[in-house]
Amino acid sequence: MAYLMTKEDGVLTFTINREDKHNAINSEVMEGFKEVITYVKNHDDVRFLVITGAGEKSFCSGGDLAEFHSLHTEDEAFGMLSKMGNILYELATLPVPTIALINGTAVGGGCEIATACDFRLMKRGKKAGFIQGTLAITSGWGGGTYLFERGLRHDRALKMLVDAKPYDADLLYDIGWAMRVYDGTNEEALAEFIEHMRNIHPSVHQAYKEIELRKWRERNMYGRVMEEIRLCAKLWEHDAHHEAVNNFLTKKAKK
Ligand SMILES: CC[C@H](C(=O)O)C(=O)SCCNC(=O)CCNC(=O)[C@H](O)C(C)(C)COP(=O)(O)OP(=O)(O)OC[C@H]1O[C@@H](n2cnc3c(N)ncnc32)[C@H](O)[C@@H]1OP(=O)(O)O
Repeated sequence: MAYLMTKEDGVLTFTINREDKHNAINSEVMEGFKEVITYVKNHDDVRFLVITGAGEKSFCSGGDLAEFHSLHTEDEAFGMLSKMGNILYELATLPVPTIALINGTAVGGGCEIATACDFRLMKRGKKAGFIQGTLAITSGWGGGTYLFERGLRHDRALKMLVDAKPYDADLLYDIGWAMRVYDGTNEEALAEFIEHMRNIHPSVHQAYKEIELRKWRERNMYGRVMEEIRLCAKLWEHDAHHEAVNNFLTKKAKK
């Protein structure tokens, strides 16, 4: 399976399970995200939703370049991008706390998924970055819009996007993107992080989160996410993007 779902003591964990492809997101994983989001909406006993990656190398390397390389036109790209954009909007607006447990490299759409979560816990020594710019596109799943909403100083958020390179965990903590940098196991870091929140009734979490979600609705957050996705789809169609992806895929083929 390209994804795993496990639940223990109120914590639902969704693991992107494509370690050989650095946990790249393909259509099957997208369906898995839909499944886990639907599960949270239909089960009151889910206190926390955790997103993580299989293995120790990668959290998620973004969209599957091999699968999505066949998309050429703006409209073809918008079809895929908006599918994952809708999934991330549903993730970002869930009433339960969402935690990105960043076990490894989070690049491209992987960084967008982490940014769509409420909290980001990151293993020391790992990196994350919006590397879409190296492919001559912008974030295409809404991650740029969420980043500007996460309270980072504007200059730090914009630099993270336009640098288009992975930042180390300690720098991401310093600029306010990562909330914790941990040394022990993923499980230990998660347990420590939710220890006290567990004692608070879930209705309190939901009420506080609603304060933010109400603001997003009033400010047409969904419309802004779709505009971001349209911008990416327009760039997707350009030769510069297709050449960059081709270079990545042919370079791997020559390995
Ligand atoms: C779709 C749009 C979306 C958006 O934001 O809207 C995006 O996510 S755009 C960005 C897409 N992602 C990337 O450009 C990242 C590509 N991957 C890498 O930069 C590297 O693989 C990295 C840094 C994750 C790991 O580098 P490392 O040298 O350690 O490993 P390899 O590059 O040799 O990769 C091993 C193996 O995994 C395959 N792989 C890695 N990432 C992807 C991916 N995103 N899609 C498909 N396949 C991926 C790579 O091809 C190698 O496969 P192999 O069969 O072993 O040659």
